[in-house]
Amino acid sequence: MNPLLSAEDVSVRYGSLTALAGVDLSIHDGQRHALIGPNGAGKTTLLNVIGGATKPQRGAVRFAGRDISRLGPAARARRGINRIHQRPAVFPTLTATENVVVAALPRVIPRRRWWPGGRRRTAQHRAGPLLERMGLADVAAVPAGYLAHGQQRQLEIAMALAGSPRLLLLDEPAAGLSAAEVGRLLDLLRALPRAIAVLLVEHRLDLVYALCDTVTVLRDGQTLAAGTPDEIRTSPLVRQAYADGVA
Ligand SMILES: Nc1ncnc2c1ncn2[C@@H]1O[C@H](COP(=O)(O)OP(=O)(O)OP(=O)(O)O)[C@@H](O)[C@H]1O
Repeated sequence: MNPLLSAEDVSVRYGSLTALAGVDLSIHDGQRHALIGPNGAGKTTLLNVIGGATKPQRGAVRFAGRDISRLGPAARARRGINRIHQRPAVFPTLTATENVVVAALPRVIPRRRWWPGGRRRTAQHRAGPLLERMGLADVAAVPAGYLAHGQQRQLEIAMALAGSPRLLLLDEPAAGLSAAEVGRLLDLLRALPRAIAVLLVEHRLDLVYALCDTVTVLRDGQTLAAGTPDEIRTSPLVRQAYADGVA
């Protein structure tokens, strides 16, 4: 079976620093795939390459059978790659509902057209169930800036889902969350439809092992290991990499 996404031979340099050196990564439909590794291993850089924010010096990205290497983040989002960032990127003065409506618009409006009322209503109808799914129905009318950090995370996931993703890129979603909030996040991520594949960058290995079926370990811009959570958890190579340097 062809993968939903493949990043092939990806290399990124920042001046003399090599962030990624010929990395390959494949993600299949519905897969929950984690990218872990010590600080500075290249995880966020690879997420940026897949999302279109960083152009690699070498390599290609294919998605759903097409070469998307030349597309920017917005064009990739329209094709079904949506992303949540290390810091929640919500509009603080808009309500939770309005945030989701804004996020849904690129999917319900043809490119470069003003949005007529019918399309706006379509976006609004999508917002309610998404907020409910993310446990935010009670705060739908609250400006996002007033929500707790964990709720802003949940809102950002609702916004990403509003784009009808086939692949969701999650960059350290547990960062800054309390243990109770991480538990809630895990429940919400586990309940995502199987039609959505997930690529998760995360330092919280408890979350990674509880959610993901495949784990890739990066170190110094290269793939150190890939396998099931059990294989990775017991790998001496991976233990050594973490002993050598992780947050
Ligand atoms: N825009 C940039 N300019 C210069 N160097 C960068 C840039 N972005 C990343 N780097 C460097 O590239 C390397 C890989 O960074 P990256 O953020 O991808 O690692 P990471 O595995 O996500 O780390 P962390 O777990 O700490 O977030 C690091 O040495 C980092 O300092």
